Amino acid sequence: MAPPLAAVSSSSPLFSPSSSRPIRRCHAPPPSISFQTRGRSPTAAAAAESSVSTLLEVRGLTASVKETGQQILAGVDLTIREGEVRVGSSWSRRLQFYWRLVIHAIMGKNGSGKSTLTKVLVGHPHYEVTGGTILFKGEDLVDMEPEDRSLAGLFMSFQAPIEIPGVSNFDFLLMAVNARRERSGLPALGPLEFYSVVSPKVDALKMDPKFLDRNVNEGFSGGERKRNEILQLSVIGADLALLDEIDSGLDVDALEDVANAVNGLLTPQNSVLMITHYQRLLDLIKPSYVHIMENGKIIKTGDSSIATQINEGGFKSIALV
Ligand SMILES: Nc1ncnc2c1ncn2[C@@H]1O[C@H](COP(=O)(O)OP(=O)(O)OP(=O)(O)O)[C@@H](O)[C@H]1O
Repeated sequence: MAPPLAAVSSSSPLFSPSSSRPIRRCHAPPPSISFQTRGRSPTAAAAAESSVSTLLEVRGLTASVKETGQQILAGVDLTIREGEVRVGSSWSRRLQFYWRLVIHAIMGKNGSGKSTLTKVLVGHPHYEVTGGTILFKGEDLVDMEPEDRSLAGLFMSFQAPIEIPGVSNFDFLLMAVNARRERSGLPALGPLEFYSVVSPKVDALKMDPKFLDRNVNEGFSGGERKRNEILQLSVIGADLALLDEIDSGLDVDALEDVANAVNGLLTPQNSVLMITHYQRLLDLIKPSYVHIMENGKIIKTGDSSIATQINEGGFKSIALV
């Protein structure tokens, strides 16, 4: 069986699930970005900032429904970078580098193309890319198989997670983790070893461990499915997680548990793109950028104040339900 649309990140989570966003914390620079603080001017620091890797670069993306040829995406442009370096100075006037974790949100009215965009990014077979480019960590995604996109570090949580009869959650997660380890040249984890990995994640999401023995999503309630999606993300990891309406079907407590888990997974090297209609999720997972989608295009990008304007009815053309 192909691994799920997810992949293990090489970087381990730096934050506890209880951390809040947005956040400016001082981190050691990741190994991919090396620069010295001593004797460097803010200009040099700015140059270092520009070397921060781009995770996803989408340019002029058009896509249609394969079966009918109906165009859904009409020229999407979107850039998602890793955590951004910010420079400040301490009381001792030493330069300090801060990492701002980066979270993107897409909002827009029903049918504007938000879910289709995420499905096209992970290579859903119902859609055909008819133009434009998608680069993920510099690699062209368009001709890549869905499982290779997953192994490259892309994860998608579905709006309506599917059941996999006959496959237990535990086996599914173990298989996905080992697929990634194999790709990285690491030995496969055995069930006992893996249990010690998965168990704290189940606890953090306040899930009953019995869910590990149940078949993937079979008989799960809507909210349990959503929690299970985030369990997959937290066990398998991702460089970029695409979260499609993870808030739908969740009660207030579940939403908080899920948001804490997502916040706890963020590092300076990864990012989240979440689709939502609701302010309550944005209050818990605070986006650095909000993109407004309309008629298959991103028509506006700004900070989280855009979301507030939408929710207060500031954008007449966006009619959120
Ligand atoms: N496989 C498909 N076959 C036919 N039409 C499709 C298909 N996939 C998407 N569409 C249409 O494309 C448009 C965009 O759908 P999409 O699910 O991306 O919207 P959305 O912005 O995520 O909406 P919502 O907020 O309601 O979830 C809709 O009109 C939808 O009916």
